[in-house]
Amino acid sequence: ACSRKNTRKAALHPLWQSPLTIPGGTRQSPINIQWRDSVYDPFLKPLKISYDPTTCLHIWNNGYSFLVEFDDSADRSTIVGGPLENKYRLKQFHFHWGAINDWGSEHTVDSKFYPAELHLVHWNAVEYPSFEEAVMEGNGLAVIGVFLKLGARHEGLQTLVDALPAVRHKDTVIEFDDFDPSCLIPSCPDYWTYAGSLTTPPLTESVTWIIKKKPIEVDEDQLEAFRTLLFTSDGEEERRMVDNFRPLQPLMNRTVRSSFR
Ligand SMILES: NS(=O)(=O)c1c(F)c(F)c(-n2cc(CC3CCCCC3)nn2)c(F)c1F
Ligand SMILES: [Zn+2]
Repeated sequence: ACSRKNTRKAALHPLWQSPLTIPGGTRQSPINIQWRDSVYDPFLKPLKISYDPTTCLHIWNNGYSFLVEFDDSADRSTIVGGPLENKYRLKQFHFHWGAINDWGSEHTVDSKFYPAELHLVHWNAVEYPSFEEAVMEGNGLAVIGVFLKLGARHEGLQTLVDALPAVRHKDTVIEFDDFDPSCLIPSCPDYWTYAGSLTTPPLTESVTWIIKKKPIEVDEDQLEAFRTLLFTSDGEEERRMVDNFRPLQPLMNRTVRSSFR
């Protein structure tokens, strides 16, 4: 066997032009969730989700994904319970998806990719004064992950899809109001939870992940609509916004807990 020098260098990911691995990272995301290795925790509470649709502000293309941002100046759209010790405020939600339906999600279940994944990002406003500070703390963020699978058209998602042509280019934004993102969360209460990180820069290890076991169904046209977005600004050579998911990260010394048997 050839003896290759151990030239471990942080690979640069084309999407982020920053180190793909965090030096000394012990709780990076995303991960593969091996269903049979997850541990049922009877002390996990049901997750309580209370969103106020009037806190919805705008949709913008930030060059990584499209984000729907919320007014987080008060406890109006919050989650509490589940694995969380505090109440967390909704800041934004966004998606990750692939160029084709065979991949696109960030997390996998038993090494299976879904065509897309929704992330609802919340921050611990009980213990920290702002989102930016919470991003730097071990218990600062809570992200609900929901898998998208190919199936029936999702009426709630369609209002979002109809707005996408207006944010086709990076750094475009449109007003978007009266949207309740709980319509994108499956009613089945089952979830996995583990300690992880942001999957985009600054990749800080500040996220309590809550991954719903049940996916939502969306149809082909809705997934194709995501793929019409661009990473690039108006006037630049067009690059389609696809495959905006981070590679799987090592589980290291972590256990994934399940809220269900
Ligand atoms: N995939 S993920 O892990 O759910 C995920 C997240 F959890 C995030 F918080 C962000 N995030 C990044 C910033 C910039 C801030 C700019 C100021 C300093 C803090 C970061 N805003 N939100 C994000 F982009 C993302 F993809
Ligand atoms: Zn995300």
